[in-house]
Amino acid sequence: MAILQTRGLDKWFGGLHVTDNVDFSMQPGEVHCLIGPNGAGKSTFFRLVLGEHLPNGGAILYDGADITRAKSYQRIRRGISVKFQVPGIFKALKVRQNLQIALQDHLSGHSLNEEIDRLLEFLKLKDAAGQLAGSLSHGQKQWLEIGMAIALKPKLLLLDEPTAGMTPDETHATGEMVQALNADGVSVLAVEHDMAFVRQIAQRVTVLHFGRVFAQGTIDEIVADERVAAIYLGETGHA
Ligand SMILES: Nc1ncnc2c1ncn2[C@@H]1O[C@H](COP(=O)(O)OP(=O)(O)OP(=O)(O)O)[C@@H](O)[C@H]1O
Repeated sequence: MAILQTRGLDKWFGGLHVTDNVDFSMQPGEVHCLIGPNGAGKSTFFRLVLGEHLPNGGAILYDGADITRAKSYQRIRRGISVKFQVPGIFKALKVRQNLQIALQDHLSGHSLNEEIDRLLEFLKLKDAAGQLAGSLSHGQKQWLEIGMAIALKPKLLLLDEPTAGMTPDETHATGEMVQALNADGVSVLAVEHDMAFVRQIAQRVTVLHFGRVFAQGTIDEIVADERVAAIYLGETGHA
């Protein structure tokens, strides 16, 4: 059974068909990347999965349940988590306190501190634990945000351009984090432009173009597809 599936998903903004009859499927334990030129409808697809937009037609199935009309908080409760591009961390609080906030409804005392330590180590933020989150580098802020998103141990983690603005080293380290999460059983769906990163993490890739599924396959199949290369022609900084 798919961890996430959409059937004939449709979304219109006025006269614009932004999600056009999208059939999408990913298996549990899969890392799947969503790519496509600017305006292809990637963010909208994410927001439909999260329940921030409601579709005009079609269905969204998550882990065997129809969540097409479920509220966002219900989806989160079922194990979907997201890291958006703009970090939603508490800048005026210390790194450790940020993680504490993400965890404290579920853990307390010794186990809370132990889990914070484990996450700090995982996120390469151990030495920055006492720093204000606002003083972290861009890459570190993204990692802290990933920490907030994985604190509640999601089954499906959505990442919106997780490496945007990162150095190559930070990007690679982020890829290793995604691989480690995946080895722990987390399914990951990432919108990403950096093809080296896609190659590092993705088992399967879906290309969106004008709101439609344009191609699907392994990264090697996608890179070898001349039709995919053609839709990126004229764009800079992509693919
Ligand atoms: N809330 C909205 N109202 C109206 N139009 C929207 C809305 N959100 C997105 N759009 C339009 O829908 C189309 C798809 O946008 P979307 O942000 O999903 O694309 P994207 O593939 O994520 O692009 P990018 O790579 O630039 O982030 C664009 O033409 C965009 O202008």
